[in-house]
Amino acid sequence: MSEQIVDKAAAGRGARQYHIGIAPGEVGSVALLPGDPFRVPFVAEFLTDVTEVAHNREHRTMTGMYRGKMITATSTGMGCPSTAIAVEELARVGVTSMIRVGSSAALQPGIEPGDLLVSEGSLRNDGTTAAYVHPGFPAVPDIGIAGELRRSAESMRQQRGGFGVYSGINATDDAFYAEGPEWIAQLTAMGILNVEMESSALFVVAKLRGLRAGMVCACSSNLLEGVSVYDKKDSALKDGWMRSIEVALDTAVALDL
Ligand SMILES: O=P(O)(O)O[C@H]1O[C@H](CO)[C@@H](O)[C@H]1O
Ligand SMILES: O=c1cc[nH]c(=O)[nH]1
Repeated sequence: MSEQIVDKAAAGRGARQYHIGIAPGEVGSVALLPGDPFRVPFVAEFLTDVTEVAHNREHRTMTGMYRGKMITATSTGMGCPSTAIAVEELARVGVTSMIRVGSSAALQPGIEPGDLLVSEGSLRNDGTTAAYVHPGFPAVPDIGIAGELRRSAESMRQQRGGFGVYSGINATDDAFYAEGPEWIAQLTAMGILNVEMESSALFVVAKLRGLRAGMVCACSSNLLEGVSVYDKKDSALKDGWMRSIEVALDTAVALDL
């Protein structure tokens, strides 16, 4: 093979990363990953000593302290391609655990906007992970993180009430507007709990790189019951985002990630 072909696994190591704009040492060992850069400051609301480290393309990063632990928040953007890039580059600058705090549509009855959804694994309906692994390779979270996210969410529900907590297998889709009624019905019949667009890349790349990963989402809508909350002023979704962030932060502290 020509020696001029770039080896991307080796390129850029130890340097400021091309997409996320972060250099080694500028972040902590655990990162929360919302999709939307405008939700990174929501994580910062829980932190002290907040610094904005970088904002390049869809990847905005802030750090701060939560109960004695340094926490990083980096947005992935929408979909698996930019998520895989964020996970690869965050790993290169020293992050070893990542928790996605997203929004996701419910696919089973009774789940309402603002409820919390903890992932036990993702159905890989995306192209990015197909470029990394065999079609049968599972996209699964770290079992310890998934269990602690569930425990922490349940404890919050018991203390505060007003929202539900669910865990199960979610789908990860590439194409938001290709989620037609037939596909939604198929996913529901398979027992899939919810659908979003990033976790399969997070879980697969994390597994390949020796990282720990998990996901807790706020329900944004119920595709089975015609319930939709896409107006960001709606407080149910915002409340769900804030709960998911707090649950992820408590998990990071409990497991000393
Ligand atoms: O709110 P975030 O975390 O971006 O998550 C969901 O919202 C976007 C689609 O509206 C996709 O990124 C999907 O996964
Ligand atoms: O993939 C997704 C994510 C959120 N909401 C949806 O309707 N679909």
